[in-house]
Amino acid sequence: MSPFLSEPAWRHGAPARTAVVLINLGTPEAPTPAALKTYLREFLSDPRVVEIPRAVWWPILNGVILNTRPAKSAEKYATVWTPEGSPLKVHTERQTKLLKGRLGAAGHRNLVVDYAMRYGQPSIPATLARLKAEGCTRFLLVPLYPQYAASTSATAFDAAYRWLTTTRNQPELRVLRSFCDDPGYIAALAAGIREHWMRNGRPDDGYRLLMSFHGVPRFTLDKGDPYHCECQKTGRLLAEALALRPDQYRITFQSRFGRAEWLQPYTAPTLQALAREGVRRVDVICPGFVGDCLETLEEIAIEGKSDFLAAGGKEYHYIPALNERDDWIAALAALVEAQLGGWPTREAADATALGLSATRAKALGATV
Ligand SMILES: C=CC1=C(C)c2cc3[nH]c(cc4nc(cc5[nH]c(cc1n2)c(C)c5CCC(=O)O)C(CCC(=O)O)=C4C)c(C)c3C=C
Ligand SMILES: [Fe+2]
Ligand SMILES: [Fe+2]
Repeated sequence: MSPFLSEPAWRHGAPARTAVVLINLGTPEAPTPAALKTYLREFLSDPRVVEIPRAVWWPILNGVILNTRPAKSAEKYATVWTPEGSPLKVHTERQTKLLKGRLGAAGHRNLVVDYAMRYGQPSIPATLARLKAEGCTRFLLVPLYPQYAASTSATAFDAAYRWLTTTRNQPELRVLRSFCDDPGYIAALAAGIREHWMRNGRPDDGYRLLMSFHGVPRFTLDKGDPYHCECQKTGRLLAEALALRPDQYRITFQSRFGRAEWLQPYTAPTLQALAREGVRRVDVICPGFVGDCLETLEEIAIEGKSDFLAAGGKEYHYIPALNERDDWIAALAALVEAQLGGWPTREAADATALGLSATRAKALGATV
């Protein structure tokens, strides 16, 4: 039996249709130990995420982690869960809708805009298969991770490439690898911080801006993963946009998992050290998360605050992620449009399929 799916021949020669697919990590279905166990099993079984030989990792994952972590993580998720569901999913859905609206208003009326999750639902293969069945022949994948890491962006691309191997009439595929230094993304982050300063006062000498990024194991940097460098680049550009002196901000890494060394300096001990050094106020922003989620709302906004205040700090602010900011959605739309460049417009594709001139096809209502 051929492993390749059979596909409707009637579609051959149909005009090209493009789908932009935002990709995020995924999140549990509910803040319960059972849902967390399902989610963590899939997530932590990914060899891109835990790079320990299977023979060593499987007994630890199945014998220890999946019997202890789900209950603890479920409690944390419960503190940030919303009536509409997990914040990560809520923001991803809203960002998708807003991006579609903005691209539509810019004239891309025939462009499909959707999202998929690397772990959980809607999965990457199921989403791509559905969009292909709906007539999409070109895919632009846009992971919602500004900084590339093998444990996030690469594993999302792997999932799409694996799905491609099952298709017979393969669609075209492009990926937005990372956007850590995109001027629109940096400007939206800087604008969010300036607005926060307008509401809460401007920095003085007893103040630090902490830019906290999700960590990864330290050995991944030694093996050539560009994640650390891309985080540093975002941090430097953001500081430049805000005209901050080097002593006014710090770049740190949060969410350490397991016993190995991760990228340093770690966020929580830095917060404690700053408080002990007499820094009165910290504002924390997490530029690596374009939407608020467990890692920002619980670990930074709740736990980080308690760490800083318990160590003697006086004032702590978490600056929200970009979420549905208009300038961020505009930046995302511009990133997408730049990637679509070079793919023939819908008019040109329609014209080829219909044997018409592009102008005539446009007159008949064909759009990108
Ligand atoms: C922003 C980029 C991220 C990188 C890089 C990343 C690496 C990474 N993460 C783990 C382990 C866990 N991460 C968890 C949650 C989580 N991680 C990211 C993003 C990155 N992870 C996000 C957006 C989230 C939040 C998801 C949500 O539902 O809101 C978790 C699950 C939560 C928990 O039990 O603590 C784990 C586990 C590793 C091992 C890793 C790199 C190797
Ligand atoms: Fe993570
Ligand atoms: Fe965490």
